[in-house]
Amino acid sequence: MKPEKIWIDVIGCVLGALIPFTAVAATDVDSLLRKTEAVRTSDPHAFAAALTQLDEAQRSATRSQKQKIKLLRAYQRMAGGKYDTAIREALSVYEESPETSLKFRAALLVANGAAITREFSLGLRYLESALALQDQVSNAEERELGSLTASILYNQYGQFALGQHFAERLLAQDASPRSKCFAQQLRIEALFGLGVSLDDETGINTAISQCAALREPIATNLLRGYLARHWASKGKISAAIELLETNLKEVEDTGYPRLIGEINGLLAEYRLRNGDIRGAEIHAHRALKKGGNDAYSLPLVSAHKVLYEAALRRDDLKTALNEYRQYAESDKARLDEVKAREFAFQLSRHELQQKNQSIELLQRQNDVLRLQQDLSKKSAQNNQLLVAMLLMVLGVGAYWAYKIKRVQMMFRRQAQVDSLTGISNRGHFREEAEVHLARCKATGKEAALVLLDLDNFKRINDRYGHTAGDSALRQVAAACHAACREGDLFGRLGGEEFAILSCGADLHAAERIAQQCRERLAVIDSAAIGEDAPAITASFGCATTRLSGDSFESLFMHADRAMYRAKAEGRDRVCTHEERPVLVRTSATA
Ligand SMILES: Nc1nc2c(ncn2[C@@H]2O[C@H](COP(=O)(O)OP(=O)(O)OP(=O)(O)O)[C@@H](O)[C@H]2O)c(=O)[nH]1
Repeated sequence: MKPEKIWIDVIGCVLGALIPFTAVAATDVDSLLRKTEAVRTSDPHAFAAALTQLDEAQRSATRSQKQKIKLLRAYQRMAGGKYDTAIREALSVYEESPETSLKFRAALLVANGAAITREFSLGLRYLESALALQDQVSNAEERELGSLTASILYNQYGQFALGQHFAERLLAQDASPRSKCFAQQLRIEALFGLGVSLDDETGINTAISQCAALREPIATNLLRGYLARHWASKGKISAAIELLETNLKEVEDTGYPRLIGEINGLLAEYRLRNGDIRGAEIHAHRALKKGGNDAYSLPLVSAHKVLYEAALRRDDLKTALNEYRQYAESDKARLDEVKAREFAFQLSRHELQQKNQSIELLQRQNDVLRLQQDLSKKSAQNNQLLVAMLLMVLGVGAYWAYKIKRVQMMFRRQAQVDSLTGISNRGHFREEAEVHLARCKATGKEAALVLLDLDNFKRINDRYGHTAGDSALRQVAAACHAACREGDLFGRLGGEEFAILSCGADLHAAERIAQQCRERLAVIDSAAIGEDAPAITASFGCATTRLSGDSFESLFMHADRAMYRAKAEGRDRVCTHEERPVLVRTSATA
């Protein structure tokens, strides 16, 4: 049996008792899985029988359960020495299973199997794959298994610093006593590998006691071997021999070749140093016979060395030469293996470094992509902001343009309208009148201008005040506006003087408009102005383009003259621009 395989069984013992498979839907298959797992390391026959039962139940198994069965089958193949098949099946579970726990165990199995088949690079790669999953594994015992396996394999690969690290990591945790016992042994092994001498024996003695109490003879006696080495290094050869001899039966009973080889190898070496050539040869032969057939192992190499030196001391040169040849061959083979393991380790480190660099590169690329995304998001936001700002500026601009227009219109209206009466003022009336006259001329229509001036308005102001005068002016404007025809222009020329321009009106029509105004003024309630206020009257003057021509000036001049004539003739009457004055009824005659 290969030494590494024994360690797989040791780990299996720890794990087998501790890790039931997680229960899932198909209860029968689950209970069978648990049963199989429970006997996996303790009872190979029961394990094989349970696996056969599981094979029959495969049809009703879920995908996850099938993967678990496959992993158990891989364990069986590994225990049966079919390492290549076991590795293949464990690899397929690792690749296919989505469950972290299963992947983790499968990777550890590959790492163990590959160490046995001396596929060191493969072993280290899957050990590192398993360790990468370790923190995600929820089951504490499974995580312990990861640290134990890492410590065992790194020690085997000659990477004692890593072996020590994983052993101490497990010791620092709240691990099971059995795991701690193995971890103690692995830590001491790593320290010896690193050439660290034990200053204090308390630690190793405690570890021996703890492992012995747990009935773990392999770990206990491996530790005793290191204690013996320590004593021997201090010159206490006899004590070392006594320690090893006392427990030799227990060592032999384990049947574990590595342990038997190591302890007998040490006894052979120490007995030779004590001059017991016969005893040294017995233990050296025992180491070679029972220490396994692994030509690369150190105990076997040192056994050949002891036999060579013993033969030399006995002057048996023939045997010495033969033993020396075997010693040299096995030592070379061991050194080649040490180099191969070191090379595999360096290779796996290199691969890991490359993998990490690729991951880092990918992360950087992701960071760059994320930054680019952020940037384009920000630039989109900026664009939106810009559009919003532009819209706002346009909105504000439009608002201000509207406001300015409104103000302009207000000013324009204020410039055109008489503020007291709300009708056109003199300037605007004049402008509009020009336009109307041009239009009338263009269409061949006659136009008439009616001027009216309130009579004795000064008296109203003087007697009833300016406010009463204003009110009277507003009433006059409203009354005359009502007398206008549609399309007529009406304006206040200033003071108490008003004008109406009517397109399409001849002199008779103008007179009618004036009369209409006069009648409307007559019905204004003068009592509202003040007590005993006189009726409001006005004097009217009319002129038309037929007699006065198309210019506003001549039309105005003639209407004004007619209006003054009305004043002169007694007021409250209408006069036209013709020699014939129009007689109307005055308020006096009414
Ligand atoms: N309340 C008020 N009075 C005004 C306004 N504009 C002019 N007046 C007054 O109108 C009066 C015009 O008087 P006059 O020009 O002497 O004419 P009159 O008194 O109407 O006499 P005749 O035109 O000859 O009939 C003055 O007293 C002015 O102060 C105004 O906007 N409001």
